[in-house]
Amino acid sequence: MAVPESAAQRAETLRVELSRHSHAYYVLDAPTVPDAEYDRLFEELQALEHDYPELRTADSPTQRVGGAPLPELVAVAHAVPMLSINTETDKSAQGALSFDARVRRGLGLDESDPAVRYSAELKFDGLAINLRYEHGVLVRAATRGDGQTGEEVTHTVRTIGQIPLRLHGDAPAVLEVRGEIYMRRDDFERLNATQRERGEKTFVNPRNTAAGAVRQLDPAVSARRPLSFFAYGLGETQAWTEPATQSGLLDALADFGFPVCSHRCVSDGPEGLIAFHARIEAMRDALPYDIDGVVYKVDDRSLQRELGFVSREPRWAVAHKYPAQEQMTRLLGIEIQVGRTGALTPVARLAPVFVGGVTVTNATLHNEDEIRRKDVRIGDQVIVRRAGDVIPEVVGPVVAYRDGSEHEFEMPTECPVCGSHAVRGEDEAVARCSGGLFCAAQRTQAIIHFASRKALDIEGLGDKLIEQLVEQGLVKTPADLFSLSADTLAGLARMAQKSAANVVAAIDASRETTLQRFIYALGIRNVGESTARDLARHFGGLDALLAADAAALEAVPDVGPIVAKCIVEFIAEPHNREVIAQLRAAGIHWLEHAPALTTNGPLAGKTLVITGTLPSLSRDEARALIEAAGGKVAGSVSKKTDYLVAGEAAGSKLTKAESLGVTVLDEAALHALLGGGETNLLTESST
Ligand SMILES: NC(=O)c1ccc[n+]([C@@H]2O[C@H](COP(=O)([O-])OP(=O)(O)OC[C@H]3O[C@@H](n4cnc5c(N)ncnc54)[C@H](O)[C@@H]3O)[C@@H](O)[C@H]2O)c1
Ligand SMILES: [Zn+2]
Repeated sequence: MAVPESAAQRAETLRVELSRHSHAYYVLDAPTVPDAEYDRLFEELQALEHDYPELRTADSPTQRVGGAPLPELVAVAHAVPMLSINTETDKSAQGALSFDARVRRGLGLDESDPAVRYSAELKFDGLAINLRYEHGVLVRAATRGDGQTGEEVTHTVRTIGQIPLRLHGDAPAVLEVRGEIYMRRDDFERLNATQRERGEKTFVNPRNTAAGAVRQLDPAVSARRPLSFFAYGLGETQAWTEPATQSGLLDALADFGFPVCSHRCVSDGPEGLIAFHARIEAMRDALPYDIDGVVYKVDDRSLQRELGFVSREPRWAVAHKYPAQEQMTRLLGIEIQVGRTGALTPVARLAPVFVGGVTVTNATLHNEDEIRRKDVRIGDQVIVRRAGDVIPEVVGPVVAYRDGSEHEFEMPTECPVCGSHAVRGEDEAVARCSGGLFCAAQRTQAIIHFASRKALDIEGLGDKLIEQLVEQGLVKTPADLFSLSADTLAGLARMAQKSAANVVAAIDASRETTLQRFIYALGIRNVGESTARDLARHFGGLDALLAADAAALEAVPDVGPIVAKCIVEFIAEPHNREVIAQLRAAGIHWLEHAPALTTNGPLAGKTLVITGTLPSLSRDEARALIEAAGGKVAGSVSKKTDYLVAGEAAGSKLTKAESLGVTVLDEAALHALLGGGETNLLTESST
C-alpha cells in the first residue's frame, strides 16, 4: 500500500518533535513537556509506523532507547544491553490478559497447557543504573544511555548510602546488578522547600532531580541530593550460577545487601497480576516514592530467553501504567487565597485535567517569586503535578506552546478578602494581609489567639467553640465576644446552659487585664509575649504605643527593625484601629503607668543588662527601676552595654562583660547610681 503524503509528513513532524523532547528529557534532565504529552505523540508515531512500516526509519524514536551520553562523562559500553520495557496498550484493569495472551502465543502454548508463572513488581520512576561488582567490590556504575553505551557515574553513585560498596556474603567474580535510582517524595519536597527558602529555582519532579544528581561531575553536589535505590535485574555475571527465576533473583539480590522492594508477588496466570495491579493502584498515593505503573515479567528465566526481544524491548516483560502524575492543561487565571494567618497564596485556576487519578481544577503556585522564577503566565499551557497526598502543583509552563496571548500575573496590593493592605517583608517570600484583627480569613485564628491563656485568658472559650461562633457569623472580630449573651451561646451544639453562662462570665472577667496581655492578644506578627511586655513597660499606655513610629519602637530594648515594621503596619491599618477602639468601648481596661523617662533621669541614654540573682530586687523590679530612671534594659551584653548589673550565680554574661571592659554593678551600686530615690508611677487608665 502506498504511503499517503500526509502520513509521511506527520511522521516526520513527530520524529523531529519527539527527538527534541527526548534530548531535553534524557540528556538535559529538563523535560519540556509532561511524559503524558510525550507518550501521546510517541503512540501516534507508533500507530503510523504500524500502519505504514515503510515509515519506520532506523533513527525513529520508537526504535531507540534513551538518549545520547553526556560528552563530559566517560562512555561505558554495556556488556549486556540495557533495554526499555514495552508499555501495555490495554490500560484497563484487565491489561494483564493481553500480556498473558501474547506470552502464551510466543511460547506456542494452547489452552490445554498450564498457566505461565509471572513475577509482578513496581515500576519505579527514576533512572536505570548498572552496578558492576568484581570480586564483591563496586568497580563501576553506569547509566543506561542509549542502551548500548552509558555514562560512567561511579563517583556520584558512591554517595548513595543504599548502594553497597561491597557485596554481602560470597561474591561471584563478576556481578552486574541493575536497578533504579530514585528520590523519595518527602526528600524531594524537603529539597524544594529549601530551594524556595533560599529563593532558588525549584526542581521539577523527583525523577529528573535524581537523574540530574547522578549525572553530575561533582560528587559533592550529588551527595546533597538524597537518593535511594531498588535492585531488580542483572547484567553480565561471571562464575556465578544465576537464579532460575526472576523472583529467585530478587531474593538473591536482597541477600547480597541490595534494597529490594517488598511490594512484589508471583502469580500463576494473569489473575494474580490483575489483583496486584488493583492493590498497588489503591496504595499508590501512600507509597513514599513515585511509580508510573507495575511491571509483569515471565518468572522463569529460561522462558524469558526463549521469548527474546523485539527491537528495544523484551517480549517477556510489560509495563502496565497508571494515570500519569503530570499532565498539561491551560492556566485560566491566578487567584489569591488568604490563609488563616493572613498569608496570601497565589492559586492557579486550571482547565479541568485528570492527573494522578483525580480531576484537578486548582493547584498551588506557592508565592509571587516562584511564579516569576518559573515564568508562569496566565493563558500558558502548564505542567501540573499531583503525586501522593501532596497538593497539586504547577511545575512550570510549556514555553514551546505559547502563542503570545499569555500575560504576566500581578500580585494585588490589597487583601482580596477584607481590603486591608497586603505587605511583604523584605526577607519574606509571602505577602500578608495586615488586617489581622478584621480579616474574615484570619478571624478564627485571631480570636483563638485573643482568648488564649497568655492573651486575655478566657476560660471555656476553646477552639471548637470559637470555630462555631465564627461559622455561624455570631462573632466577626474579638470585640464581638463582649456582646455575646448566654442564650446565644446555649443555642450552639454541645453547649449546656450552665457552661454557656460560665463562658459569658469568663468573657466578662477578661475585661480586666494588663496592657501586656492586651498587646499580645492583638496578634501582631512577631510580637510574642516578651515583646508585648517590653512594649507595655516602655510605652506605659496604649495611646503612646499607637502613636509610635518605627524609630520610637526601635528605642524599645530588643525591638529590631523587623518587629518595629510589623507593629507599624499593624497600627497603620484602619481596620485594626477600629477593632481596638471597639475593644476599649467594650470596657477592656488595665493599669497604665507613665512611660519610661528616656530623656532625663540618672540613667538616661544608658543601656544595662541584668544577670544572676540580686539580693533583694527581682529582675522585673530592677528593670522597672532602671527604666523609670531613663535607662534601657537589653537582653545580651555587647559593646553598646554601659553597665552589667550582676547578682549571685552570674554566668556567661559576666564573663563577656569583663572581656569587653563593661562596668559591672552589684545591687548596691545600682541603687547608688539611681540616687536611692524610688518612684511609683502607677495610675489607673482612663478608658
Ligand atoms: N517528557 C518528555 O519529554 C519525555 C521524553 C522522553 C521520554 N519520556 C518518558 O520516558 C519514558 C520512556 O522511557 P523508557 O524507554 O526509559 O521506558 P520506561 O521508563 O517507561 O521503562 C523502562 C525503564 O523502566 C525502569 N524500571 C522501573 N522499575 C522497573 C522494574 N521493576 N523492572 C524493570 N525495569 C524497571 C527501568 O529504568 C527501565 O529502564 C516514558 O514514560 C516517557 O514518557 C518523557
Ligand atoms: Zn484580609
